[in-house]
Amino acid sequence: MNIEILKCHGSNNDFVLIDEMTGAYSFSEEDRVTIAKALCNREGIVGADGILFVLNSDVAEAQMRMFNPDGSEAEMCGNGLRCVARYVTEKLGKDEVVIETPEANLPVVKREEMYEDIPSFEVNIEPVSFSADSLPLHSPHHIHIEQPIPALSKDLTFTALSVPNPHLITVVPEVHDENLSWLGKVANQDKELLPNGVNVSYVQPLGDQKVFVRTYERGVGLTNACGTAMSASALTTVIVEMNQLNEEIFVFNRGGFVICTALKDGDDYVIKLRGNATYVYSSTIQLDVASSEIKEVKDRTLFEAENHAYAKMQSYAQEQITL
Ligand SMILES: N[C@@H](CCC[C@H](N)C(=O)O)C(=O)O
Repeated sequence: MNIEILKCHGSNNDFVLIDEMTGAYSFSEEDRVTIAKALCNREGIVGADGILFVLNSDVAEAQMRMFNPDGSEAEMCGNGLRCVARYVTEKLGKDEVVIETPEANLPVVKREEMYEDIPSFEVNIEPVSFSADSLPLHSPHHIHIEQPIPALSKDLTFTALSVPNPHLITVVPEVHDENLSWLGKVANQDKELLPNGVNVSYVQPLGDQKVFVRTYERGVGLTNACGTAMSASALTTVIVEMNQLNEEIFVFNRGGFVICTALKDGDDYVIKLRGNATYVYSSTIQLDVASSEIKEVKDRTLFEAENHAYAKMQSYAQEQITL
């Protein structure tokens, strides 16, 4: 089958966006899994951290379904939602819309550029729950904040929350990739502890409402950035490091930076996640679903100017981390 794709990213967490609203596709659930595995494969022609299927919705302007490279579907994807926000707002000629996701209908809005020539969007990350059952995490604590998990580490403490995909957050003085990668693998293998798997993040406070976040993503591995993890990390620092609610937290990552603001609405937390939504290229691919082989890539159109603008923003972000 021929599929039109849009390669895009948020903080260099990269996705293949497929528009099922206008494309005359009739994907089965199996097809979506096959497409995710084939197109995300880094050794293949495309390669990505996930697939964003954009569909019609009965309750919102559009629906987003996000699949990981291993074919699993996630409850939410923060960096991906900003890309979908840009795609749908531009398509409908609006500045704000609501996107249906598996667990919530989320408002998304176009914002002032966060850096020169960077299309920027803000999305709501919710519902948020600190109940261990919401991940689920098998823990002696109903609310698992800054508590050890002996099966994962002798020294570290973890905060568990769902936003609504599952996260374990650990505040550390320094981020060590190898150690995080090991932890992420072990946490995702232990189905008694975490039956649905988990995204695991290290958060390094940088002072002045700034943090650096590195994430081992469920269904992927280490990525440049994970939007829901950065949101969950920002909220965790509000609780653990005594950062302020309602104040912007600058979250730096390997692919750039985002701005998160944790709010409280009654008893519920909501996180506002603001960041880039960058188009890399559009193209048409021919996928043989039976063999999962990508046969052809044609009509590749590069979004050169915005990729150039993003490279500048990324250099700025890397300087901030090393200062
Ligand atoms: N990269 C995403 C999250 C994608 C889903 C995640 N791997 C999961 O399985 O929960 C983001 O930006 O939030």
